[in-house]
Parts: sequence; C-alpha cells; structure tokens
Amino acid sequence: MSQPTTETGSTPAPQGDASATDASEARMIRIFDTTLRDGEQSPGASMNLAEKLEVAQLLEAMGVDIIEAGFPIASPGDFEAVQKIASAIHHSTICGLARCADKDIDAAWEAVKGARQSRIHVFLATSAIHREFKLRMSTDEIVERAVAGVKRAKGYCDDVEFSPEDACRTEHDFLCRVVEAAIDAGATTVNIPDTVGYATPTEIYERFTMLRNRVPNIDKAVLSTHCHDDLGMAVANSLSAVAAGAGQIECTINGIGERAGNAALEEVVMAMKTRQDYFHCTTRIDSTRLVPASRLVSKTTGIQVQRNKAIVGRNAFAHESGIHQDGMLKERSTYEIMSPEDVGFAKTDLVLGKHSGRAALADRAKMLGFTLTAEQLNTVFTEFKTLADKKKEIYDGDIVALVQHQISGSVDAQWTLVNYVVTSGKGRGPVVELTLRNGDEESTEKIEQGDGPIDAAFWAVEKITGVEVVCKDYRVRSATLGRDAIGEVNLEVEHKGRSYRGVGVSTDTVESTILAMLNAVNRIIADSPKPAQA
Ligand SMILES: CC(=O)SCCNC(=O)CCNC(=O)[C@H](O)C(C)(C)COP(=O)(O)OP(=O)(O)OC[C@H]1O[C@@H](n2cnc3c(N)ncnc32)[C@H](O)[C@@H]1OP(=O)(O)O
Ligand SMILES: CC(C)C(=O)C(=O)O
Ligand SMILES: [Mg+2]
Repeated sequence: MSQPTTETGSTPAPQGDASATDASEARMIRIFDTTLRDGEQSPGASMNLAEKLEVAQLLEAMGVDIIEAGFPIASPGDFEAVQKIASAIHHSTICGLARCADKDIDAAWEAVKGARQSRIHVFLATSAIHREFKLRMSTDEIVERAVAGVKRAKGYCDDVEFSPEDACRTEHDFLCRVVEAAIDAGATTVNIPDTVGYATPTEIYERFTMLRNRVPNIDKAVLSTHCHDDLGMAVANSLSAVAAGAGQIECTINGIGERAGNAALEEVVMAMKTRQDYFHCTTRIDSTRLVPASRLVSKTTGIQVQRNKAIVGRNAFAHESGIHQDGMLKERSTYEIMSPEDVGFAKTDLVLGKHSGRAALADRAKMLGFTLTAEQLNTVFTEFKTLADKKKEIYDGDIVALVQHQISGSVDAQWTLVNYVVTSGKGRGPVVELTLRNGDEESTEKIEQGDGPIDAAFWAVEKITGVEVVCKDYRVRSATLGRDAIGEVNLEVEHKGRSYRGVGVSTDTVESTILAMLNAVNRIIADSPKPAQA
C-alpha cells in the first residue's frame, strides 16, 4: 500500500486510542460490528428479536468491541431488539444509530441506556449531492444540526460517535469543518463513511491523512472507517484507512449490508492478523469464531455465502488440484497462508475430483483404511479419473467403493464392458444394446426382453458371454450421498450348482448391474476347467 505524503508534506503518526508509542508494537484496532444495523439493511436480511440476540451473543463472545445493535427510531421491533441486546450483553459496547433529530437521539438513548457500555451514533450527510437533493440544507445548517445532534447525545452519554454520511464525496474544506465542529461538540469517535463505495484505497489513505493533518482537534477522537463494497474495494479501503491511522473499522459478518454490502469483518480481521508484519495492527477478535459467526448470520438472514468467499467460504481451505494437494501433503504452507483451525474450520479439505492426483488419492485411501500397492493405486486411479469425469466431487464412499471394486475385481477380467444403451418407459418393454470385449474381440447384442432394464441387462450379458446363471440375490445400495451418488450392486448368482459373487459400482444403476454381472461371470470362467493345451 502506498504511503503518500500529506498536504503539509509529512505523514503523521497514527492516533486515537489505538496508537502505539513504539512503531514496532501492534496497534489495537477497534472492531465495530454493524451486522445488526447496516447488515440488516440488506434487502431480505431482516432478523427477529431472538435471532438478533443470538447473533449479538456470538459477536460478544468473539470479542467485538462495539456492536451497533440497530436504529431504534426505525420501528418498535428495532427499538426492542436494541434494548434487549443492551441488557443481555456485558462486554461489548452497545450502540444505537440516530439521525440528527431529537426524537431519534432520545429513542437511541432509551434503547441503549441499559447497557454496561452505551454509545449513541449520530449521522448527517455532508456531501454536496446529499445536502442539495436529499436534505435540502445549506452548509451552515449542516454544521448547526450536526453540532446540535452530538450535543444532545452527549447530554445522555459520554461515548458519542458522529458520521458525516457520504464523507468520501464531501469537499475537503467542508469535511474538515464538520469534523472539527463535531469533535468540539463532544464526539469521541468520528467515522468517515464511504457510503456509496466510490473511493479507491489511495484516495482513502489521502483523505484520512488529510483529516489528521488539517483538523486541529483530531487527536481528541478515534478516527473510524466504514466502507461499502459497490466497487469491491470495501476491505482494501478499510485497511488503507487503518494504514493512514484509523483506529476503528466498521464492518459486518460475511460483508452483508446496504446494496453490495460492507467490509467483511472476517476479512479485515484476518488480513491484519495474517499480515501483521505489514499492518502492525491487531484486534481483540477470537478468530476461531469467524466460521461459526458466518454460518449463524447466513442461516439467520438466508443470505448464502459464496463457496469461494475469503476466510469463511466452503472453498477457502479446500484444494482439488493434484499439484496443490501433493504440495499440501508435503508442507501445508506451500498453498495455505492461514490455518483453517484458526478461523474455525475443522481442517483443510483435500477435495478429490477430476483435477486430483495419485498422492491425494493414496492419502485418502490410507485414511479410509486401505494401503494400496503401486499397482493397485494405478488401477484405482484410472477408475477414479473416469468416475471424476462423470461426478463433480468424489466422496469417501466413492473411494471405498472403487477400492473394494479393485480388490474384489482382482480376478482376471475376461469380459469387460465397452458400451451399453438402454431405453425403457412406462408401458414400453426395455431394450438394451450391449457391447462387451473379450481379448481383441468385441460382441454386441440387442435384447428386447425382460421385466425392466436391469432384467434385460442380465439377459444381454448371458447372451454375449454364453454363461447362464440363476440370480439368488441382488442388492443395490447407495455408496455415497447426494443426487450424483454411486450405486453399488452386489450379486449372488448360481452356475452349475455353485455360488458366485459379483460387485459393480457406478453412478448409473444399470451400469453397476452389468459390471456386477461381468464380475461374477469372470469368476465363473476363472473357476471353470481350462481346455487342454494342444
Ligand atoms: C447510510 C445509511 O445507512 S443511513 C441509515 C439508513 N437506514 C434506514 O433508513 C433504515 C431505517 N429507516 C426508517 O425506518 C425510516 O427511514 C425512518 C423511520 C428513519 C424515517 O422514516 P420517515 O420519517 O418516513 O422518513 P423517510 O425515510 O421517508 O425520509 C427520511 C427523512 O429523514 C431525513 N434525514 C435523512 N438523514 C437524516 C439525518 N441524518 N438527520 C436528519 N434528517 C435526516 C430526510 O431528509 C427525510 O426527511 P424529509 O422527510 O423531511 O424529506
Ligand atoms: C450511517 C452511516 C455510518 C452509514 O451506514 C453509511 O454512511 O454508510
Ligand atoms: Mg453504511
């Protein structure tokens, strides 16, 4: 991150309660979570009282410094939720949002006053667009209303935050004027929101540095950042603000929030933790709670977390590529910069799929209790790749089925499956066209008989191989979970008074049946007396 010089040509030291006196010490950055306020403003994310309480309790357990529990004037439900959270939470500060309007500030105080530590957060837009079109106020009126709002809040509690909404599109001179006036009126935290997610990291750095250079009383308040993700820069912008001296980050679990959302708490926290060498900052967050918090918020709001979401997405610690898996098995740090346990995942996930290699397959088979010889591994690997081309993901049950098939199929294969086509339907008899190979020869038969496609497959195998059997037992079992599950067919057949077993696995039950049948037929052939050599 670039460190531009300021308008006065120097870069001031970081300030607020998060300042470290020694540059080698990590600054403590306050985490202000607004999942229950800005996060709840995501369309469709409304939470009921019990849900909000559950989220607040998890945020507290995680070590969040300030919980913005709601906007009390918004509705009786919001008021009640903030009030209940205020009395249920003991360690985090509980904050309520208010416009610069007496009734909002009074309601916010009524809602948060029962908390052990309360904060009132007043806001008023300062940018020209908002002044002219939304508020229809002059610059003087804005300063007057902001000061009056902060003073009214200050009459209730010491901890008052002021936000000049749309600060990042506000003229520098006017922003400095409002911030200075708000601090003089008693604001202890000044938040500089990028309300519409418009700023870039360098601009944020410059704006925070500018404020710290030009606002004379800036050291009397903690500077805070509140970034939206409209251009996908919320996390980068928040970190840039911290690099420029901000002492508080406003963020939400999973980055939910107005429109494209806010900076994701889990991302800013893990960025500062993983790159402490770069940011020289720390937080009070217990990072092992990040995944549980993400799951709770996702479940509660119904907003799904994308698989490739940083830190908490299902793929964040999953590796499918053979080369990466091989590297991971040799040394985890080859492809992981954080440990999954550190953010609350149980473990790294080496996902077996079409991009996986022998190292990961052998490792998984071993974990499942099978130590394969090099030859067995090669055979299972070939079948595994064929299966992986058909299925998106290979589960442990698939591996067990493949390995068992390899072990039970160690009989010399005389007959192998080349292809089959099956048609059947309601009120129509089944038709199976089957092609098998024996050595260099291929034989094809079309069978139009049987009680269904499975029965027809039996007839077709018998017809081509010339081996007739009586089926004594036929069982299909799902070896794995899901719609693309593997079906394992286990057969017991009788031939000339003797019983033979056959097993076949595939995502297609007809194919499993043909494979099981061929497995049994090959056993029968292997068991039959060989013709005398000439
Ligand atoms: C950037 C942010 O995230 S800001 C927070 C946004 N969150 C929300 O708006 C969710 C909760 N909001 C609500 O429930 C409602 O909007 C309420 C209850 C707050 C207000 O409802 P209403 O009184 O019907 O007003 P409405 O929402 O239509 O318009 C907002 C009014 O507040 C004014 N206003 C907006 N911001 C501020 C402010 N910071 N200080 C004072 N007045 C403000 C607007 O100019 C408008 O006033 P007008 O009616 O005189 O033109
Ligand atoms: C209320 C303020 C802080 C806000 O959410 C924003 O400006 O985005
Ligand atoms: Mg916001």
